[in-house]
Amino acid sequence: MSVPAAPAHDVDAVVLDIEGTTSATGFVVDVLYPYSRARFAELLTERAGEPVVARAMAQVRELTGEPDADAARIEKTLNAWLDEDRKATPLKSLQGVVWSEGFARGDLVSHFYDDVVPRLRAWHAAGLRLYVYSSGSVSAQRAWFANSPAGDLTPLLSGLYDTENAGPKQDARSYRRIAGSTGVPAGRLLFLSDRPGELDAARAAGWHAVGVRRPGEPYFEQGVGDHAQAGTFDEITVNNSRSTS
Ligand SMILES: CSCCC(=O)C(=O)COP(=O)(O)O
Ligand SMILES: [Mg+2]
Repeated sequence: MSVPAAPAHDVDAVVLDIEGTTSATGFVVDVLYPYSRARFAELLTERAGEPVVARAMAQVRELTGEPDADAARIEKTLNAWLDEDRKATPLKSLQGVVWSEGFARGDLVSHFYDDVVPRLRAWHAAGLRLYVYSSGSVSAQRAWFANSPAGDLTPLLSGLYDTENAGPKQDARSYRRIAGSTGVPAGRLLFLSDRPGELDAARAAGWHAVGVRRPGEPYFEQGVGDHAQAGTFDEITVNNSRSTS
């Protein structure tokens, strides 16, 4: 299917997906996933009393319909979800605990495609607000942006959204919730993502949407349906006619 090139977008804010959009899925799957897999057993046994861990364990039991699942059973479920890259909220919450500690310890440094950081800085300097909306938990997102090879990028960000505070990424209601939370009208928000289902949901909520198609990413061959598309952030033209900066 032929898809249109990305037109110029007159918006107040850009909302970023991470995996497949700002950053390589291969890095997440090859570096971050093994890091969390190796630490789940200890987290679920030694720290089950911590509120975030207890809540995630309860969510796993509910999602699987296994009210009596013990730590070993929950670990098995988490690892199966990892194998299929399932974006389950409790998996993402627990990964957020493990990864944010790994970043703080210096074990991990995040990954961004070369075009991303210069473009984020340029958009921010031009008066655009930048937000993240990822399946990765808010604490994982914060650690990801704080520990980039280019240094701490969190000062560029105005807010972080995940499936816990906004809802599922393929549901238009989540995008309406984010618009309400940011105070930016839907028609002044641009969402960048690699997944057509997410772009569909953003568009259904009245947002601008551009599919980011990077060679080697899982959705590269499938494409982004009839959405405008870009191979890098340099191909995305954003201007903010309302900016005073
Ligand atoms: C720092 S978040 C790590 C990536 C991750 O776990 C994830 O699920 C990202 O999914 P996305 O919605 O950004 O495609
Ligand atoms: Mg993605």
